[in-house]
Amino acid sequence: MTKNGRLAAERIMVALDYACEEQAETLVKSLEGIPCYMKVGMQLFYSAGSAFVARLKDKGYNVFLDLKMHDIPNTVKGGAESITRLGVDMFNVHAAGGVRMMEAAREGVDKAVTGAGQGSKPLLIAVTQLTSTNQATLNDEIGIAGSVEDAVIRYAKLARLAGMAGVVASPHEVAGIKEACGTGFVTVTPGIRPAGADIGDQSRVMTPPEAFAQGTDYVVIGRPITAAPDPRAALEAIIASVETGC
Ligand SMILES: O=C(O)c1cc(=O)[nH]c(=O)n1[C@@H]1O[C@H](COP(=O)(O)O)[C@@H](O)[C@H]1O
Repeated sequence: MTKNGRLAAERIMVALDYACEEQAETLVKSLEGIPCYMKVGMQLFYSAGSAFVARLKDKGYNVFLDLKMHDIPNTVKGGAESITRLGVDMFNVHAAGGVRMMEAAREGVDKAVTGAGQGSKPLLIAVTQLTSTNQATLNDEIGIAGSVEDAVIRYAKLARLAGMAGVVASPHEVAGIKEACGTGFVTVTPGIRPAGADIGDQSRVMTPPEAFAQGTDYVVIGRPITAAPDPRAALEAIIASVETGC
């Protein structure tokens, strides 16, 4: 159990970043029986499409569709409506698209759920600053002044204002987000690396137990599981580390 009493596995989102559905199916099969959340990102969705999402739902998984929409409000509204009709449990937009764009995403969700047949609303969340972004990139390339944490919290406040259920950020910013936006504002945190694991292209990283100790609601973990020689053993070790807190 994690701090708020929910099973650790249910709060771990496995990033199925694969080139094709066969590879993703093999991974899903190897994790059978573990009630983790499944995250489908752009690489898999653009190749396998909505049929793969439907199969995950048929198997009973919670699904986070990570397509990070960032476009004009009308286009995002339409995209959100279509995504909601897929029956996913969570999806995201970029907070950098602004309040009006995020509100439009919400309108798209509402339109889909008030239409024929669709049941529950997906959690709509906004990406703040990508966990691959470091201080120098933020200031010198992207051109946003100030600390990464300030930039993340500014986006989180905009997301809350726009009626988002929460944000994607690194675990380093979770405490500040919860303080600024309330404990019920959901945090989804990638940039997770078990101790000693290769950081790769991530910048703002923490171990799974450290991330949960910060009060995060969900962690997103890809390569430490998918690139492991035995992905099931890797996920089980992560779950055990969260349950024991070390
Ligand atoms: O929205 C996301 O899921 C996301 C946001 C972010 O800021 N950073 C980030 O890494 N992600 C996703 O989280 C996953 C992290 O994968 P690994 O670095 O392999 O653990 C990838 O699927 C990313 O697309």
